[in-house]
Formats: sequence, C-alpha cells, structure tokens
Amino acid sequence: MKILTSAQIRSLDQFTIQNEPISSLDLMERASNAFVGWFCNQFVNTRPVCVFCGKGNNGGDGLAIARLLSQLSYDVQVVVADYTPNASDDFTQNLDRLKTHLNLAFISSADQFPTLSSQVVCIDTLLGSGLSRPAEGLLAGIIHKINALPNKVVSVDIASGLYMDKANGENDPIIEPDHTVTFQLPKLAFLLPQNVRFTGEWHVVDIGLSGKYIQELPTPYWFTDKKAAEKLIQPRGKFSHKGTFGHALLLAGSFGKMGAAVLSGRACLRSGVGLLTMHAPVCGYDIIQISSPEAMVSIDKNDRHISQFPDLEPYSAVGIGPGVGQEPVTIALLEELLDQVKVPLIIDADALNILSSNRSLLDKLPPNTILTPHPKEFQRLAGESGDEYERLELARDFAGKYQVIICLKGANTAVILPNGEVHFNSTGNPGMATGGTGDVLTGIITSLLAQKYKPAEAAILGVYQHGLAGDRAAEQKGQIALIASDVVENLGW
Ligand SMILES: NC(=O)C1=CN([C@@H]2O[C@H](COP(=O)(O)OP(=O)(O)OC[C@H]3O[C@@H](n4cnc5c(N)ncnc54)[C@H](O)[C@@H]3O)[C@@H](O)[C@H]2O)[C@@H](O)CC1
Ligand SMILES: [K+]
Repeated sequence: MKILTSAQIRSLDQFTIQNEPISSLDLMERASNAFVGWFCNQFVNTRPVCVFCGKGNNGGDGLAIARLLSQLSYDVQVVVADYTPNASDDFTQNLDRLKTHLNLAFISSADQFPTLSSQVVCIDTLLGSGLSRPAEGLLAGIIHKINALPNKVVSVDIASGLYMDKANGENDPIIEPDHTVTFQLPKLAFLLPQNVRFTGEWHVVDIGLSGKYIQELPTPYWFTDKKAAEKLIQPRGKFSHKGTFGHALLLAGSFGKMGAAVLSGRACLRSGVGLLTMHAPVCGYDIIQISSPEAMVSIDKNDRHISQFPDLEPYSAVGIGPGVGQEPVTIALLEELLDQVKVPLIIDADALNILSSNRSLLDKLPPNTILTPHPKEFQRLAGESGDEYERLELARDFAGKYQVIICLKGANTAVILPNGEVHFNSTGNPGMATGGTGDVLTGIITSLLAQKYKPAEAAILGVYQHGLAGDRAAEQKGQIALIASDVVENLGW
C-alpha cells in the first residue's frame, strides 16, 4: 500500500471528485459513513457521544458523523470550535443537514468546554489533513481539555494538530486519541514511534478514492500489508529438490554468544533454505550440532571467535554478524569477506558495529548488501538525527550513497532501498523487544537470499514474516513471556 503526502491526498480527493465523478459533499458523506461503520462495531449505541468539530472539512465530517450516529440512536452532542468566521462549504451544508433538535453548541472560549460523563466517547474532528500550522488559541485550549479527560477519544482521519508527513514542534498541542480512523491510506506520521501518543491504535477505512490515480502518484513510502507480502512469496515447484533452494552460509557466534548463532541458524532453516552451513569458533561445535541437527558445521581454527571463512564457492548467500563480537581477528575476516564475496550478503549486529568503527569498509560493501541495524546501531553507522523523520532521510541518503538496503529495526521496521524507497512493515509487537529476535531476522533473510529472492524482496518479506511469527507467538504466550525461540517456532510460510 502506498503512503502519500497531505498534498497528494488533497489532489487524490480532487481527482476522485472530478473523475468518478462525485460531489465533494457526497464524498464527505461516504467518508462519514465509513467512519460510522467502524465506530458502531467498536462502541454500542448506549454510549453517549460528543463530536468536537472545527470549521473545515474535517469538522464537516464531524457534523455528518453526528447526524448519522444520531440516526442510529446514539445520544449525540456536538461542540463546534468557533475559532474563525470562515467555514468550508461542506461544513456549512452539513450544518444545514443537521436536525435542529440535536444538542449543538458553538463555543468561542475553552471555558465553555462541556462537562462530560466519563462514559462519553469523544470524536475529534477539529483539524484534519488541512493542518498548516500548529493549533493555537481556542483550538489549543480544546485539545488540552480533551487530553485531560479520562474518556475514550477517537480521531477522524488524523489526530487534530498532528502533521501527516512532517515533524511537529515539541510543544504543539495535539490530540492524544485511543484510536485514529483514517481514510483510504495509512499516513506517514502513524508509522514513526515518536507519534505513538498522537495515533493510538489506527485503522484504515476505504472511502473509494480513485485507485487508478493512487497507482499513478509517485511516492517513496510504502506499507507492507498482508497482500503486498504474500505477493512476494515464491511457490515451491512440484519437482524441486533441496538444491533448488540454495545453500546458505551463516558466520555467527562466539564464546558466550553461541545462542545468537543457534537462533539465527534455526530461523534460516525454518525459512525454506535447501542447505545451511554454519561457520563458528571451536567452542560452538557441539552446541550447533546438538541444537541444529539439520545444519552442517564449518569450524574455525580460533577457539572463541571467528577469524576465517570457508571457500565461498558452494554458497548462494552469506549472513554474518549474530554474536560474532568485535575481536581484531573478526574485523580482518569481515574485510576479507567483503573483498571476496560474490553472492548476496546480509550484515547484522557486531558485524555492523565493526563497520561503524572501521569506516573504510563501508566503501567495500557490495551493492544491495542488506544491513539490519536497530536505532542505536544505525546511529553508530550513520550519525545522530534530531527526530525520526530526519533519521529516515539520513537512512535514505546512506542507502543511496553506499547502494545498500537498510532494515531499520523497531516498531514498523523500515526497509530502505538504494533508490530511496521506504517500505514500512505492518507486523510485529512490543513482545519482540527481547534479546535474540534480531538474530532470528538475520537467519530468515539469509535463507531468502540463498533461495534467490532479490535482496529488496528478501528484506521486505523477511521483515514481514519475522513480525508475523512474533504476532503468532504473542497470541500463544502473551507479549511479556515471548522469547526469540518462540518467533522461530512460529515461522509459517
Ligand atoms: N472532499 C474532500 O476533500 C474530503 C475531505 N475529507 C476530510 O477533510 C479533511 C481535510 O479538510 P480541510 O482541507 O478542510 O482541512 P481541515 O479540516 O484539516 O482544516 C480546516 C482548515 O483550517 C485551516 N487551518 C489549518 N491549520 C490550522 C490551525 N492550526 N488553526 C486554525 N486553522 C487551521 C486551514 O485553512 C484548513 O483548510 C480531511 O482530513 C478529511 O477529514 C473527507 O471528508 C473526505 C473527502
Ligand atoms: K481530526
């Protein structure tokens, strides 16, 4: 799914209005109906509702929603923030459509904010995608009052005061909703952890904006939903054999960190690879043989750290990093590997830290190498950034400069391609913030690379399946009890 800027959404609305064609008022009615469909599933009509409206089209949605909900026997109250004499046409028309008996008040001071029982669900339609400056005065006052309530709050399209596609100021007044119900497409703001307070749980409802025009609009931002991920999975042919699915080489583990190697190897095996060889220091031999009988083991001459790698000829992909440490022998190994490797490569964990502290190695990265840093590793690699929007730009610059693929790990892991595309992941949960899950991801992606998935697809699909397995694991164990092995055990393709 594409993620568009607010300017693109505006032009998409206009295109749909002109070409479907549909009047702007009818499109607002459709959007309001879509919201109400979601709302009725979430809150029964014995819950009283208070709709807070601005005077633009987001406020127009609010008036239409108030009318539709009251037709469905919800007890509805409407508060219009009278912050400007100018109302949008569709707001004014929806005001006319409201039955006069509806409880409606225009307020011009936050002191007139109503007293609400805690049962009331607040619907926030003060400001939507038209936000052009931080909320202030009356709007800011109302936003602060709503945020101070214990009540459930649902924002329509986007929390009032939140920009869709750029950073807000630290003290901007912004609604902190429990839910955001957004129209047609997810918004960039929802995918960045810094905005989690201003997003709540978010949901997309279809309002029939032109699919053809969405296809045409250029954007670097994408959201990997189930449909997008499933399209990437390559079916297995009837006559395939283990040679069809490649031979992966994982360079992983050191004394005290063999678990990272094991997790990575098991995830690799569970992701469809034909053959797996794990290269480990001497201390890892028994551990790997016993824990992963499906894997072959190549043993280093060094007892505790890897310092060499086997002849690369048999392998169709190489993964390096989980648990390897940063000993000088391992640094030398990485340099030699970068000089020699001719097959797709993924670099993770300590191998990334080696790159950060030996920056001349960055120029040796083969094109389309996949790097999987968490935010701290990325900072070591690419430097500081002021906020997450800046970090994303930094990552796009870095991916372009070195022609690599970056999986910036976190909630909604962002896969950043050398051409600047950013693919946000839709799966995963906070239970996965636990040691070893990154090693699992490395194993999955190594496996896909070995099977000849294109590196960009291996990264996008691998990140998606990793999160999906984590979601399945969380369903079974709960987020708090979840450990990395559960993610491996829940891989399913
Ligand atoms: N026909 C359409 O274009 C549709 C629009 N829809 C709704 O319309 C919204 C966008 O409506 P608008 O473009 O009218 O904009 P908003 O309703 O977001 O804002 C109203 C107007 O307030 C002004 N404004 C911006 N920031 C302000 C601030 N901080 N303080 C005071 N005033 C400010 C701007 O001039 C803006 O146009 C969407 O979020 C969505 O809810 C939906 O009904 C779907 C169809
Ligand atoms: K809103």
